[in-house]
Amino acid sequence: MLKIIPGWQVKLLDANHIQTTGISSLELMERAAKGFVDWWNGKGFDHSAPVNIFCGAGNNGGDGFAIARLLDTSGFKVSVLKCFDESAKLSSDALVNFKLLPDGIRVMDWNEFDKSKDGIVVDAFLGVGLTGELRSTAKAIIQKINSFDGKVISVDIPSGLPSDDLLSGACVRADFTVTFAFPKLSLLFPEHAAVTGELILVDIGIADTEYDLFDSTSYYLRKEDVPFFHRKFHRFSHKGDFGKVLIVAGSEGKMGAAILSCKAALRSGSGLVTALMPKSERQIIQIAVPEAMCQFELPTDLSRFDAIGIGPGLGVMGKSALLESIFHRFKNPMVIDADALTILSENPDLVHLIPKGSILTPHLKEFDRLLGDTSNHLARLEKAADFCRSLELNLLIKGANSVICLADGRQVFNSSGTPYMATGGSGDVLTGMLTSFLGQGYSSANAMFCGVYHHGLAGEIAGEHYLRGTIASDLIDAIPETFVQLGIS
Ligand SMILES: NC(=O)C1=CN([C@@H]2O[C@H](COP(=O)(O)OP(=O)(O)OC[C@H]3O[C@@H](n4cnc5c(N)ncnc54)[C@H](O)[C@@H]3O)[C@@H](O)[C@H]2O)[C@@H](O)CC1
Ligand SMILES: [K+]
Repeated sequence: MLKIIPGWQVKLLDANHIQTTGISSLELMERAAKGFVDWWNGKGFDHSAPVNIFCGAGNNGGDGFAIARLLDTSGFKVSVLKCFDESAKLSSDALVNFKLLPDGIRVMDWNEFDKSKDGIVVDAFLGVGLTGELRSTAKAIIQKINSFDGKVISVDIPSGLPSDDLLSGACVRADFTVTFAFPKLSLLFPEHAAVTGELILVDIGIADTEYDLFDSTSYYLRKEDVPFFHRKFHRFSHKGDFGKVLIVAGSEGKMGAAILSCKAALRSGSGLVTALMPKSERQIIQIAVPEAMCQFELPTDLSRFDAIGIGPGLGVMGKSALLESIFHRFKNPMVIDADALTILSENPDLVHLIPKGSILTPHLKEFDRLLGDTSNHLARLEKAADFCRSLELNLLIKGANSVICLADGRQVFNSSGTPYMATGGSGDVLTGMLTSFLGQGYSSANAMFCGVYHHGLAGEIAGEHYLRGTIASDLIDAIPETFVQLGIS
């Protein structure tokens, strides 16, 4: 996993990399620019569209000059818009790249930008070096960029956005943000989604181990990290090794949730899935998921199950006693979602009975109901950290870039997923997947890394086919393909 460090420490990260590898800071800037242009070329932008690059006087602007040169070489019609006056002192690497601009590139003042013309704007005005309140000219430049109707692509971070804090002033509204080395924390906050747009991470050759020098509890979970967290099974493995799980879900009119959880658990590799559900609804699940067994009363001995997932479609009325009995009878980590979370928020004493190491999966509203109202993501992350540490529980804050908050204090932001997953039943699928991995003997942390990443990837695969027509069942159908893509047998 990639550590997320504060923006002000980027200079230290770079300095250390330069010292240990012997490369120059200019080469690092060139790698950033190359990485940006590689992504750009992959997008297949129209070559006839003029590219207007707003460049500041710092290294963010330096990236912009280097990008301008590389895009010019690729055959794009590039203009550079200087966001500094004649008296400004450019950073040394920015100055080198400014001087390297080919003759064919038109260099203008930012206020000469004609927003009515077509094209693409690249925002290389301010990066992680932003400090304090925006100066008035900076606000005017940001306004100018935002007055443009076409595509805006921010380099490293949308100009004006503080790297680790909440946005309080003006900021470029980007369609894409191409960030370097690691995602800056603020790019992962839901309240900044409208300014960040789609987030792309470009590797500039800094090894994960180079982050060991920095203290941080925030991490980013990438595709390449996930195989490491999976258990390996061998040819003598039998269905018992793949776990026996109990899914406590469904009620009259809400059996779909139970079906989705059970199917997702099976598709994620569970050996045996039992559904605890009302007897009156048994035909629905037995027809929809013939592989699942049914149970209509809570068994006295729950120790025969390796993991339990509870909540989807369960209903709330009169169910707190059931939850309490399960907490008393089962001592291993379980997955707690949906209606079970609502029951907990209405019966806060029950929270202390939850088996240690369990996984709670609230979306933002459920989070607020359970832990109290939070006004922003930063406050939410802090609250979640306290909750997890003090109760020895794990919590997933669901949303874009869902955050895996672990009892050991780490907070891991997921990178997979798509807005097409915002559809009824998507959470029920996740509950089944997480329960499945727990049942297969994964630690709670590893079950979360794998479950959350595969769930997001399943959404991406399904979303590619069905776009906004994606439904939760499509995610289940895509689970096997997630294993293929990650090389997990
Ligand atoms: N390891 C990495 O992540 C790398 C980062 N690079 C780039 O370097 C950037 C950081 O460069 P710098 O540290 O030079 O900083 P920036 O270029 O982000 O910002 C410095 C500039 O912002 C202006 N500024 C600061 N606060 C302001 C305010 N409140 N109002 C108006 N103007 C303000 C300063 O006068 C200066 O011109 C990154 O964002 C990234 O784009 C790359 O060049 C290479 C590697
Ligand atoms: K920028």
